[in-house]
Amino acid sequence: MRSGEFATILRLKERFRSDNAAGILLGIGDDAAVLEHVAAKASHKLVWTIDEQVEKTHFRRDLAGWIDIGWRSFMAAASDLAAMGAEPWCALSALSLPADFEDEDLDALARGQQAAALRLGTSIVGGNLTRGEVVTVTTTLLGTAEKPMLRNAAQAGDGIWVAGRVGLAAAGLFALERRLHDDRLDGVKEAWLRPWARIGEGRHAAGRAKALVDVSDGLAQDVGHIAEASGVRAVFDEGALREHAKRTGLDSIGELVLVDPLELMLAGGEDYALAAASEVPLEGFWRAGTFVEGQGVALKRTTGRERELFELGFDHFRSRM
Ligand SMILES: Nc1ncnc2c1ncn2[C@@H]1O[C@H](COP(=O)(O)OP(=O)(O)OP(=O)(O)O)[C@@H](O)[C@H]1O
Ligand SMILES: Cc1ncc(C[n+]2csc(CCOP(=O)(O)O)c2C)c(N)n1
Ligand SMILES: [Mg+2]
Repeated sequence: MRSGEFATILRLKERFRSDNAAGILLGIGDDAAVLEHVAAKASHKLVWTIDEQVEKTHFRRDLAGWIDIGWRSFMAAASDLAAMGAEPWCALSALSLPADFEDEDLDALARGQQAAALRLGTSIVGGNLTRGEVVTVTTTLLGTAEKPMLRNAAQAGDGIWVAGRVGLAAAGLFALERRLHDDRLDGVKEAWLRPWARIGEGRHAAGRAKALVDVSDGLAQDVGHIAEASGVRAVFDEGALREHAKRTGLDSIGELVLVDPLELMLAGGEDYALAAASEVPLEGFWRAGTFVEGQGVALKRTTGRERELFELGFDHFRSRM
């Protein structure tokens, strides 16, 4: 069954209760949401992001449930706030839905979004609905940060520090796409279906680290953004990456899916880990390499040789991973 537009908005209003975030004067139901500007402390800056997830580009309905799709689209958007060292305040959600999209599917999608919002202590205070050929989920998030973390202040000698696991989500997507059924792959499927935005680690890095990004497109590409913006070279340490693969079980998963764990970590996206440039160790982060003088991104092999990493990772307008 498919309700009309206004009945659908009422369903969403029920679902997205906006009593979770402070300073929301008006949530869903009017032409726009109204926020109390003093809810952001005077010492804090506002940080604002938008992220769109498109069916067949970011998800397929035969690979993920609508709850998963709602969850991961919200977490992907929130991860950009984490990457700024910001804390989410409130969100807007715009959906494009095909005419045959069922009410129960919309309920599941909204449940996933709402669960993610709740877990991050934020609320969806409005949005938009339109009919479209495919499902798209667009999420804007407004957040606050005392000291927003940019990409451009890494220096030679800083470590590359990572919060969270990398390479697992790409292995999970690989396993889902190839319909690999093996209990040992449940963890990596979950990593792709239910990522977490690392808000806490981002806030910890803010003020301690020099630069921060989130890893949506693979370690090489996203740490490359810091290198490029800061005018330094990023050198990953093969030993550190292999150690991480061992710790997370990615090394044995790599054998199961016949993909080199190093490739999964450097080129596989959507884990939404954070990567920082920092002179000092950061709590909850592991060291993946070093920024040095120069440019580009490289992998230092255990033999000591450096391999340049060109054009690795996801790019919407190039080929896939
Ligand atoms: N259509 C657009 N109009 C204006 N600015 C844009 C547009 N698309 C991207 N940007 C800006 O370009 C910068 C990089 O955007 P991008 O989407 O690549 O972010 P990212 O964090 O690197 O990737 P991800 O989407 O995986 O989070 C951001 O500052 C973003 O606001
Ligand atoms: C069906 C399907 N095929 C491929 C992928 C892989 N993928 C899509 S977008 C992206 C980078 C992050 O997106 P963005 O850069 O827009 O934030 C990656 C790794 C997927 N998730 N689903
Ligand atoms: Mg980002």
